[in-house]
Amino acid sequence: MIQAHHLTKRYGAKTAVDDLCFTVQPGRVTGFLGPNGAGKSTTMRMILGLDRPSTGSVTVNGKPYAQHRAPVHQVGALLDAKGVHPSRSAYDHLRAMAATHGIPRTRVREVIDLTGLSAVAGKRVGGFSLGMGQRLGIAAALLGDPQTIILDEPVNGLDPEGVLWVRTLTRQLAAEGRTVVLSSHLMSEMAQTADHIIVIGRGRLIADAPMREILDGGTRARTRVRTEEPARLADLLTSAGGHVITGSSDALEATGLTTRQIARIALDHHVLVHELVTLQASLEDAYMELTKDDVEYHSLELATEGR
Ligand SMILES: Nc1ncnc2c1ncn2[C@@H]1O[C@H](COP(=O)(O)OP(=O)(O)OP(=O)(O)O)[C@@H](O)[C@H]1O
Repeated sequence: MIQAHHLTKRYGAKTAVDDLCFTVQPGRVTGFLGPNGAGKSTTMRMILGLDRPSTGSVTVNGKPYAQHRAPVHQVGALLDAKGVHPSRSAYDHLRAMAATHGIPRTRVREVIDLTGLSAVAGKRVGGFSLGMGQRLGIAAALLGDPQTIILDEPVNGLDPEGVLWVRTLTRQLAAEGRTVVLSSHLMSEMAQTADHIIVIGRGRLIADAPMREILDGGTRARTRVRTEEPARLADLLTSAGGHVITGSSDALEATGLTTRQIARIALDHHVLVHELVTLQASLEDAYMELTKDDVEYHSLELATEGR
C-alpha cells in the first residue's frame, strides 16, 4: 500500500507536487495519469526515496522508503529503463543487483524467464532494443519479489505482444494481492489494464476513483445507430430531446436518449435500423475532460514560443 499525506515538493519557486493525499490499495492495478509536467515522476521519486518531500510524507507499506530495512523486497520500480551499463549482459546486471541486496541467483533466473529474456540474457545490454530494455527494467523491478510495484511507462517501445504481456503481468501481480502502480500516456492500454485511476494536474489531485466511475463521469453515453434513413432519424431523435453529434450516409451517433428510447422512436416511425450500439466513453475522452484546465504545456504555447 502507498499512502501520500499532504505530499508537496517545491523546486525553488516551482511547486511540482502540491499537497497530494491519496492511498494506493493492494490487489488492483492503479493507473497514475497526468499531462506532461503534472508531477508524476516527482511523486514516484518521492515514493522511492529518490527525492525528499518539501512538506508532507509518503509511505510504502506503512513506512517511508528509507526506513525499510530491505526496501527492494517492499517496492520494485521501473523508472528509467536506460540506467544500465551498456557493456554488461542482462544476466550480469541482474546478478550484480541481486548480490547487492542478498537475493539468490535462482531468483535472477526466475525473473529472466518471467520477462522473456532467456534467449538474450548473455548478450550486451548496449545492443538491446527499446523493448528488450523495458523487459530488463521490469525484471530488475521484480527481482526482490516486492509487495509494491511501480512501473513508469512500461509499455514504451514494446511491440503488441509485449504490450499484452505487460497487461497480463500487471494484472497477475495485482491478483496476487500486490500493490501495482502504472503510469502511461497510452489511454487505450490503461483502460484495459487499470482498475483504479489517480489523475494529477499541475501537482494537484484531480481524480482518485475506480475506472468505471472515471468512465461514467466522462462524456455522456453515446449510441451509434446504423440506418438507411439517418437524416430522418436524426430529426426524430432531436425532436425527442436527443442530440445528434455525428452523421454519415448510413449512420449517426446520438446522446441524451437510451438505446431503448431510440429503438422505440425508430419503430414508431418505421425507420429500419440495422445496428444499435452503446458506445463506451473512452478513457481518453474522460481524461481530456478531467485535465483540460491543467495542461501545462499547451500546443498553442509551444507554437508561439520564442515570439
Ligand atoms: N529537479 C527539478 N528542478 C526544477 N524543476 C523540476 C525538477 N524536476 C521536475 N521539475 C518540474 O516539476 C514539474 C513536474 O515534473 P515531473 O517530471 O514530475 O512531471 P511528470 O508528470 O512526470 O511529466 P512527464 O509526463 O512529462 O514525465 C515540471 O514542471 C518540471 O519542470
